[in-house]
Amino acid sequence: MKNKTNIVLIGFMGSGKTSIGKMLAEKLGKRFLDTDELIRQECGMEISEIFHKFGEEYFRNKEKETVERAAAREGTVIATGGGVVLNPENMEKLRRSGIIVWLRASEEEILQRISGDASRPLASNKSESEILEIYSKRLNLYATYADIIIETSGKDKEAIAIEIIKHLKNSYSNNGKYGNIIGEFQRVRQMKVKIINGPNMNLLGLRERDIYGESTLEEINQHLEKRAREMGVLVDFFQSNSEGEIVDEIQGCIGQYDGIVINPGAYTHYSIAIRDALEAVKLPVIEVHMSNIFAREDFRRVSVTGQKASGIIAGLGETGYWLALLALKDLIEKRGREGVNEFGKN
Ligand SMILES: Nc1ncnc2c1ncn2[C@@H]1O[C@H](COP(=O)(O)OP(=O)(O)O)[C@@H](O)[C@H]1O
Ligand SMILES: O=C(O)C1=C[C@@H](OP(=O)(O)O)[C@@H](O)[C@H](O)C1
Ligand SMILES: [Mg+2]
Repeated sequence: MKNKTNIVLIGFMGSGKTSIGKMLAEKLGKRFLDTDELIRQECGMEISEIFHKFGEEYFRNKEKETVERAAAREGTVIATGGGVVLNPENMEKLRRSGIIVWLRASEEEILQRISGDASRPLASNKSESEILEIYSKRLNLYATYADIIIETSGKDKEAIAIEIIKHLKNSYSNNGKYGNIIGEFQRVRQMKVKIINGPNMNLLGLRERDIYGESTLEEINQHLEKRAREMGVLVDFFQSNSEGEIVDEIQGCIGQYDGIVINPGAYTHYSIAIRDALEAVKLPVIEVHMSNIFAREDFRRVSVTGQKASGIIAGLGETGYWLALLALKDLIEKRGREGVNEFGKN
């Protein structure tokens, strides 16, 4: 089973999931995802409008799809909508992906924060007693699913974010009950890059050494791993001689890696399947060729895969891989700053 690396905030409307979740992610240097925000973006309308036009059931289906995608993330603070607990499937997925933190707020504070709030369709046209009735029906569910309960009443938002971090750290050092989630956060906080090598690259060091150099792929990867560590980047390696496997590997990068360095080997020149996969995942990609593909046979001058890369490095041998890593890191950081690295939005 995969380690739990997400922190999932649950609780009633107005308990602070969205606002405290953002702060928590910022303090941990982690990504933040709000399922309501994703639904809003995808539907191109406010949650209240979705309820009004299509009804609650439609919204709950959208919520279910969004939760599934959120739960596939790693190292993310996930703020849910107050009704996420109504569907056990949602909670099963979220539980597998992270620690569930219930932000508990008093009835008074909830009413104060959400009464008449037009953006919350289940609160906007309801009396205070009707809102509290929904709250009391759900309390049991929040309690059932919570790994950790954080009492928020009378505390300010920042203090609550700090308390969550302390709680998670303490529970790890005391009994390890939830695993080292903060440690996991630090780990996944690092940029993750997949290095993919295509056909015949497994023969490096043996084949055409005058063109490809003396190092084996394993040696190149070891050197690259060392460089990556110095740069604070986590790298995973993959090599295959088969087109389908490379396509699968590229697809598997969705939501798991921040970028790809690829040397597609001879597939460079004709694999539309690899080209389409690179396009589909919408991640930054640097293509590498050890030899100068423009100084060899005519058929090597075309790179169909390179058309979907952010950049191409050719002719610099092993050095090309770490130059690619440097360039990729820069690209990923820029994207992060522009806030476009949510899956589906790249
Ligand atoms: N502990 C708190 N103290 C003061 N205001 C808070 C606190 N938690 C949340 N709020 C405010 O209450 C409102 C609802 O918070 P929000 O984060 O949207 O909650 P949720 O996502 O759980 O519905 C926001 O205006 C937020 O700033
Ligand atoms: O409690 C609920 O059923 C809902 C809560 C809202 O999110 P917040 O809890 O962030 O307000 C939003 O998902 C939708 O309006 C339904
Ligand atoms: Mg919210």
